[in-house]
Amino acid sequence: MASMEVLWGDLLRHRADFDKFHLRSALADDPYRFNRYSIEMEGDLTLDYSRHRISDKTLLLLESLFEQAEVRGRFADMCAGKIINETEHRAVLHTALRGGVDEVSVNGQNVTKDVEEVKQRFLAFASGVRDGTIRSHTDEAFTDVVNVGIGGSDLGPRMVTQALKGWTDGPNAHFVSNVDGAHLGDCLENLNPATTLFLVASKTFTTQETMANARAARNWIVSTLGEDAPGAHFAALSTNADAVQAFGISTERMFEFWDWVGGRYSVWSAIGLPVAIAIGPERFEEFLSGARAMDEHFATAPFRANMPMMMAALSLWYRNIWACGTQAILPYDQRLENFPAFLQQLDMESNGKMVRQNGKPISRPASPVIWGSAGTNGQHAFYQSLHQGADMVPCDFLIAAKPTDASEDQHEMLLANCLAQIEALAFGRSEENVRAQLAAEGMSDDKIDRIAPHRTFAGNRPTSLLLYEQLTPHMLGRLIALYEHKVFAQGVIWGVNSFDQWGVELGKVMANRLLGSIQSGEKGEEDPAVFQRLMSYRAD
Ligand SMILES: O=P(O)(O)OC[C@H]1O[C@](O)(CO)[C@@H](O)[C@@H]1O
Repeated sequence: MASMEVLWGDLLRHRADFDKFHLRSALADDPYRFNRYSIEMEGDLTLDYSRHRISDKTLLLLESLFEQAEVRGRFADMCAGKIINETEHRAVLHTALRGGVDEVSVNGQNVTKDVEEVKQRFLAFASGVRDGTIRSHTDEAFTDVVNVGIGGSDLGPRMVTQALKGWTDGPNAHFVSNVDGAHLGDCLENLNPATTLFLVASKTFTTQETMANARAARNWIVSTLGEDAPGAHFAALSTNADAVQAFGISTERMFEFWDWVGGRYSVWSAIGLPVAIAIGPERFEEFLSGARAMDEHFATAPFRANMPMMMAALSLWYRNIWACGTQAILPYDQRLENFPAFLQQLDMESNGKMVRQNGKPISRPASPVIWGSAGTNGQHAFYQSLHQGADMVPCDFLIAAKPTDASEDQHEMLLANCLAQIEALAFGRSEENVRAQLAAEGMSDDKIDRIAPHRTFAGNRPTSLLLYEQLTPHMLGRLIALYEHKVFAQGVIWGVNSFDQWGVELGKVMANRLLGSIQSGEKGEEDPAVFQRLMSYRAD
């Protein structure tokens, strides 16, 4: 088989085959394009990738790339607990958290058994909070649960809790992440300390933002309910038992996870406790089972029927062959409004790297910038640029056929807008068509000459559509795991370690040094020139 570099060369040359390609004719000329370029899973989830600048040859070349990089074998290594996170010398086993897998051990630790034990503990805790048997210091049922965490200890549970609002019947869930004290302050403004439970979520239990917010939350409880109260009002989700105890949370109130769970892959672990409290243990199990179904699909489906592989392949095609620097995530679902932010961390913290696992530079750029927002809001903000801007931005549209509990007629409008956008992006509007319409409206030739270029849409802009029946816990589990595996497959092709994040360390170290300077008011040698100006503003 051809080497990776030869395949990349073939793909680059193949791009010239699209010099005269337009999605308008590709879709119009081939009534079977949707059938050929779509994948269905479990009868209720479809990936429609017919609106892409691709042909069968593109897919053949991309498939060879996946085979050459041994994506499937690397995934098997990951699921078997091999040390694939080499820079941190760790296994990567978020797949084991979904349950239903063969026994896995890491360094003599029976992972499957430990996962099940902790899950039973945190689900029992979730039930107790929900049914009021776990009570506050004042012997009341909890009405509000505040998750204090950041990054993976916030984005996942926050996004999932909001996405599954239609399935929520527990206490109110709140999420505080920012070290800006306004975040916690605004959250606590309308809460009653006597009925508020805090979950301090931090893999390391040393993260500056989380620990500052956790201390402030404890002070709030102590100042209103007394020194003895925090024990009943706090629980911890962490890998660091010593730090949890030092903070004053007992081990019975600590739900552990392990170093082989990356922060951005941790919503399936005890980090999912706020989700389990919101939707209940049974639905949480359905959420896990969705992810497990996607794991099996990724491991077994052939390339052309494999959703994560196809999404990864398309993303590589645009990033590396068409030099698209960004990709947009556009869920037509208000409750998925935090999905783009969640995927930003998943993709950019995993693959936003320029060095391969072996320490050598990557020969082509890896993770694009991931961005987006919920439709239809985005239509009235940045879609102008998606349609007529200079840059081509491949987009993922997501939509449910049936709403969870929104009104049916408004959901029909949502569906119509979503389908209209993918059609408009693909087809565009030719100058000829614009001129004909303006002439029919009675516009003078002079004016048509001036106006027509502005009203012409080039089209030929690529989109994927993820169409699903309804956003159930099982469906959301599948969607998240779909993107996890997409990111994994891309990381394998680029040869990066998708599971470390050294790039965030330097800023943390510098912030700690600067905190000392800001507190003392004395500029250190390495502090920025603007420091004195900052201090003068603070003095006024
Ligand atoms: O859960 P922790 O240890 O508080 O870390 C929070 C986040 O910080 C990071 O390490 C990056 O700053 C993320 O990877 C992680 O999800």
